[in-house]
This record gives sequence, C-alpha cells and structure tokens, in this order.
Amino acid sequence: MKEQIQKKLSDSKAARWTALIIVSFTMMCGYFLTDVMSPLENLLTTRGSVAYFTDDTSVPTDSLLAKMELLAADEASPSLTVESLEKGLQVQYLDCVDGNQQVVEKTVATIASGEGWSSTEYGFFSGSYGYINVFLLMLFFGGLILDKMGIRFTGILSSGLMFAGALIKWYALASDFGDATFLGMNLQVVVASLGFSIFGVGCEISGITVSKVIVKWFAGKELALAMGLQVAMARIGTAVALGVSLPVARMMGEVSYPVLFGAITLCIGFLCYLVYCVMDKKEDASVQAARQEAGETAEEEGFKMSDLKLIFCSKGFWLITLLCLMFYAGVFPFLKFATKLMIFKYNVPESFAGLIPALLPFGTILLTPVFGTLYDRIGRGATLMIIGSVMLTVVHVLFALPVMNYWWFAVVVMVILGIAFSLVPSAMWPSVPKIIPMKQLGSAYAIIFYIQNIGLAMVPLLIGWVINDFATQYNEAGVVTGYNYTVPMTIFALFGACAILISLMLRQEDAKKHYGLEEANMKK
Ligand SMILES: C[C@H](N)C(=O)N[C@@H](CCCCN)C(=O)O
Repeated sequence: MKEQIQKKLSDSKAARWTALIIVSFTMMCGYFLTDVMSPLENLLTTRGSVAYFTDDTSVPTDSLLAKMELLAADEASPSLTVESLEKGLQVQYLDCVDGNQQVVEKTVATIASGEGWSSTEYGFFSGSYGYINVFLLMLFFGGLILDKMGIRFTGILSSGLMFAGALIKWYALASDFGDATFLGMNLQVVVASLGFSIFGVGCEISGITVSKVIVKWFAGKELALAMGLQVAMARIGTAVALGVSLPVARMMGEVSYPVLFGAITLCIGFLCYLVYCVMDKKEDASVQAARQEAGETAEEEGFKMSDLKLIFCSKGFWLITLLCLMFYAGVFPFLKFATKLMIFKYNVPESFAGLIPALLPFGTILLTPVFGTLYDRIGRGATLMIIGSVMLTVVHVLFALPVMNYWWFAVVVMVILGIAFSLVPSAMWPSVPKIIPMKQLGSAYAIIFYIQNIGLAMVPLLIGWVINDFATQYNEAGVVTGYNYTVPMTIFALFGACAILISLMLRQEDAKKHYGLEEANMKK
C-alpha cells in the first residue's frame, strides 16, 4: 500500500519541539515579570531609604542617621544627611548588641529607596494580577476569542498586552508620585496595580493560548512531557525573578530596574510569538494538504456557544477547576510573601532571602517534565494530584509552626513544596484534554484559569491584610519589630486541605466516568 506521502508539520519532531521552545520562551518572560516584585516586599513596605552594609545587614537610613547622631552628639561633627551616605562609606553608630549599647562600625554597600507601602497595599498590588481577569470576565472572553479567532490572533494580542502592562508597571515604580492619592489609595500603588492587571490579562490569555498550541502540536504524542517542559521553562522565569530581583534593585538603588528588565524581555517574547505564527500557518497548511490527500473534505465544525454546555455539565471538569483554585491559591500567592517570611521567621540575611523561595521553581524545572513523562508512559494522573495536594498541606503546616525557625528547615520544607508543585501541574493540565474535547479546549482552559484567578487575586489581598492587622508586631513606640506568621500560614494550609479533598473526589469520578486519568497518555 502506498505510504501516506503528505505529512503534517507537527509530525516532524524538530518542528514541534521548535514550536514548543518558542512559545515557552514567551511564557517564561511572562512568568519572570509575574514574580519580579515578590522579593521586593520588604523594600516596598519600607518608608524612606535603606542602607545595606557589606556584612549583609541593613538599617533604614533614618534610623541609621539617628544612631550616628547619638554617637556623635558630644563631638563637633558635620551635620548628617541621607545624601552624605554613599557606597563605600565607613559609618560608626551606637547600637544595642546583646542587650548592651556598643559602637558599631560598618561599611555601606548600597543605599536603596523604599516605597513606604503598607502590607495591605502590597497585598492589593500583588492580587491586582487577577482583578481585570476576574471582575471584567476578561479570561472568560479570552477563551472565547481563542476558540473563535484562533491561536495566532489571540497570542499576538495577549503577548502585546503583557508588554504594555509591564511598561505601565515600570512607569509607576520609576516615577515619583509624592503623596498623591486616588480614591484614598497611594497613587503609585494604583498605577502599578493597573499595569499589573493589564499584564495579568495578557499573561493568562497567553497561558491558555500556549496550552492550546501544545495540544495542537503534541496530541497523541509526548503531550504531558511537552506541557511539563513548558511549565519548567516558565519556572525558570519565576526562579530568576525570585533570585535576582532584590540584588539588582539593591545594586541599582531602585525597585523599578528589575521591572524594566522584565519589560525588555517581554518585548523579545512578543517578537518570538510572531515567529511562531509563521510556523503555525505552515502547520495549518500541512494539515489541510494531508486532509485533502486522504480525501477528507469535511472541515472541522467551528466553536459554538452551545458547546459551553458540555463544559459546564461535566463534574470532572469542575473538580479539576476547583483543585486548580485551591492548589494554586496555596502556591503562587505564598510566593509573594515568602521572601519576607524567610527574613523575619527564619532570620535569613536579606540578600539571600529570595534564594530560598527560588529553590521552589528551580526544583520544578527538573521534576515537572519527569512527572510529565511518568504520566505519559505509566499514567496514575489522579494519584499524582492527591500526593501533591497532601505535600502542599504538610508544607504549610510546617511553615505555620512557631518553632523550628532555622534556615535549613525552611530549605527542606521549600524543597518538599517544589516536589508538590511539580506533581500537581504535571498531572492536572494534561488531564483536561481527557475530559474536554479539543474544540472546546480553549474555553475550558479559560474557565479553569478564570476560577483560578479568583484565588490569585483575592488570596494576596487577604494575606496582606492578615499580616498587616494580625501578624505585625510593634514595640511601645509603635515601631515594627517583627511578624508572627502562624495565622497567614494556617490559611495557606487550609487551601491544601481543600485540595486533598477535591483530588480524592476527582479520582473517584474518574473511576466512574472512565476519563482515563489513571491511564498513560502515549498511544503505544
Ligand atoms: C498562572 C496560570 N494561570 C497557570 O495556572 N499556570 C500553570 C501552568 C499552566 C499550563 C497549562 N498548560 C502553572 O503551573 O504555572
């Protein structure tokens, strides 16, 4: 029999892996910007500037000047100003060391300016990623646009929105708004949040578009591995953001520089997506040609609104969606507060504090594709989701404990969270096409992301408020002395407990409906 001559472009290994790398790079840039501000929480919530010393300690400059003046009170010393503090300067000041007043001598490494936000404002800003997605139903429309207008149009639109939002966020942080307010809120927080919200629309719609791209090129092939690799590349973006953002902000003395870097990479990501569009066009042409050769004339029916009924009526779909909401509510919002947690609960020096949360995405870079391959070849997707949810809960219970405040303990717990954060995504995302057909997949991913965004928007708001009102400790003079993280971490643990329950129900539903979540993805 004559072999089928006309092959689809996606049948070529090189072509489909190239397509994957290109779209994953665009997403990686998006993930970098998503978390670029997370390590800056302490700086953003500091009023005035902060002096960082060569021994990795830091003091707000106001407090440093007061302590220096205390020592110089009897001497005819020149008057001290913030401007007189500069890199390399050796300073002497009176400080309380082990309960005794002592003269301390240190060398200034850098001066960085804080923004004076409250923890509540930081929480509001961190949650703003999801505000437009949730309140203006943008993700819902994004899914419809994707299924109606296609991968090329939607991807260009969404990566353009990411870039535009990043520029607004950078402008807000680089500008001095003085004491200006909008509706009673710090204007800088409002403008930065607006930029982050627009970016969030772009990033989420890019996320569903890229998911559909991967299913288009990898269905029936290495689907879970491809999805795992895409997530792994995205995690590189998160890890780099968590690891380098604070050192860069400290070196440049400004919180806006890491954001500017993120905006530049997003511009490159946008250009990469244009390159992908060329490949996508060729893939469509090759599919069309292969169909004609096989004598298949009937075009695939387009998406109809009534198709949404199939999605809404599927219990399996709703269980995956709720699992996604609970699981991700326990991870992404946690990352926004993790660096400060390391500084104040585990006494990690500020310059290293971002590196411990960065372990989380770094671990997932290797493990997500590994678990993805496991799912492709062996199956057991629903079980992987249960194990990941249990690990998430244990991790947050351990972080909530008021004891074991050692840095190495935080490292061990973060590594366990990294394993959980590899298990669930590597099994959950490739499970969606087993429940929902390709034609409605864009809308299905969009609805999942929409519900997930409710958590991504509201949880940082909740945690910021809880830290502000219930976790912050003050001395008699009203100065912040530290934080008690028991309540915020218990809230995160509760999300994990809900995830366990839902994943158990999902496995039960799979056994009833035979979605195949426990079966391998690869056709032998
Ligand atoms: C934040 C975003 N909505 C999200 O859920 N991202 C997932 C990856 C989704 C990949 C779907 N194919 C993540 O784990 O980062």
